[in-house]
Amino acid sequence: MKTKALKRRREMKGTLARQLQQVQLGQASLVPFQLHHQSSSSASSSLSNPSFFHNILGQDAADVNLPSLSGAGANADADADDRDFILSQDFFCTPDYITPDDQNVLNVFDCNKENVPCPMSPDKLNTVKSKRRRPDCVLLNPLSPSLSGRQQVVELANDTFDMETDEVKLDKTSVSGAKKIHSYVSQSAIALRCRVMPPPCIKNPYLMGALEMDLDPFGNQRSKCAGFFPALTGGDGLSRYHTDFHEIEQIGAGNFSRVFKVLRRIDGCLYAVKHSTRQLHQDTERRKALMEVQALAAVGSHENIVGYFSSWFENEQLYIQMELCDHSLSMTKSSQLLTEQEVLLALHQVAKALQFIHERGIVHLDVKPDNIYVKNGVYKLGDFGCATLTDKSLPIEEGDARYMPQEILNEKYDYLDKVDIFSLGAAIYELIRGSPLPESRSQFLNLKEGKLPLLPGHSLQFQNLLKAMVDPDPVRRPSAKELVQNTIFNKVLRNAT
Ligand SMILES: Nc1ncnc2c1ncn2[C@@H]1O[C@H](COP(=O)(O)OP(=O)(O)OP(=O)(O)O)[C@@H](O)[C@H]1O
Ligand SMILES: [Mg+2]
Repeated sequence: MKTKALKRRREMKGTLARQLQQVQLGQASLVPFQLHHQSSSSASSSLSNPSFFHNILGQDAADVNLPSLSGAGANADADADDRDFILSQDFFCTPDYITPDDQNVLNVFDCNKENVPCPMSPDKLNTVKSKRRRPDCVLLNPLSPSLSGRQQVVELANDTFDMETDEVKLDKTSVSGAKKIHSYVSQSAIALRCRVMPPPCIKNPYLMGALEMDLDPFGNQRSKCAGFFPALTGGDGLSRYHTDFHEIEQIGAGNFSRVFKVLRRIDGCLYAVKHSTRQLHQDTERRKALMEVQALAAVGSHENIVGYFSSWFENEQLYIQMELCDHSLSMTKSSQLLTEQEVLLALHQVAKALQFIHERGIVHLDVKPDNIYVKNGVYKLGDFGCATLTDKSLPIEEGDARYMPQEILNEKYDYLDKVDIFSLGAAIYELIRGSPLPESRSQFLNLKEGKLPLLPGHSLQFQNLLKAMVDPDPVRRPSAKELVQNTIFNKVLRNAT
């Protein structure tokens, strides 16, 4: 009798361990359902007992981060099913986001399909779909430097996972009170998300003095569910943006996007989050928008390039979480004139950023003061929305025409890296003048022809360098590497150290 019980206990322990392993590998949380399916009274009573996992695993619940159930003990019978489900989600910490973290290998378009309402089917009313990543159509990052030769978007077809077969059928009783399920993000999952509180909004104590604002650490929990924003998400009510971030203020706006200063709840650090203003309904629009994050991710980390953290689709808008900078150079333009030394520092640092990306076969194609940010006196190149590959294997869409050389406007794409040099020259010329580039057509054309009016009070060496950068012949323009090595920066670099 004793041996039998021991054997049974070992079997259950083994089963659970396997199930735990599966779930941790990213599969759906089946544990409570499957356990529940063992309709024996012993199983269900075990489930309502907090020591069940403890016993079966033969280790302390705390060791595996089991959430405490002590508070739930009082009405254990009443909501045992519900709580068991929540237990599994809490336990495995599986946030019900629409977009997973690994942006490089997962097809974000298909992930978005999880938002698509499910056709109603009478025999599915009592089912809960387990959410799994759908690795059909894996999109390789075409801008990744690790891809050699002609870069291509490779789509790996096709379905190794079938959402339909992923269903876990539940007894009617186990979903008592549950509403009809209309989407892949089940109602119970939303309810669950509401119960699993977002992390508090706290200051990061390791960032001394970095965050001056006053925060009410639990302010966002008053709503009981900071991530539940039906009006904002328009779909299932799950907002990764609002769950993970506390929006502080808008800090910028471009032609297609708005940028916000945000506090990430979990780490208490400030970031910039940029999101498209329009909903991207078409697959082609989304692919195009994705180029920006793919470029940022492929470029990697560099002191003079705005840091990239993560990105996701939400409500058919692309969100990009970036390093927060103080401001862009366009904002300082009207307020204060930059000195030649400051402009040279900016030129040197952006040239270093360009050297870095050009060496990786990537070109920016939208270098201008608006897209050069400053953080603690360090200049950083941002807005990779037009970035493409030097080898012309990706679509080419140039940025702001005012900063573009004539050859790209004539669709000559042989020296794309030199387009960035021209744009940087034009941007620096604008900064040193302290006023926007000439709007009139003749002056506009003068710049494209490399004719720069004299800049009184500035060194000849500096003016010659600018002239070379905006040379109408791309071959005669210096490369980013040559720029970086120019002796003109010696003095400014000495002063900087
Ligand atoms: N990481 C950041 N930190 C601080 N400010 C930022 C950041 N990213 C963007 N901004 C601000 O937001 C503005 C718009 O951002 P961005 O240029 O990326 O948007 P866009 O829609 O691509 O613009 P564009 O009109 O150039 O196409 C920037 O000019 C800058 O002022
Ligand atoms: Mg921009």
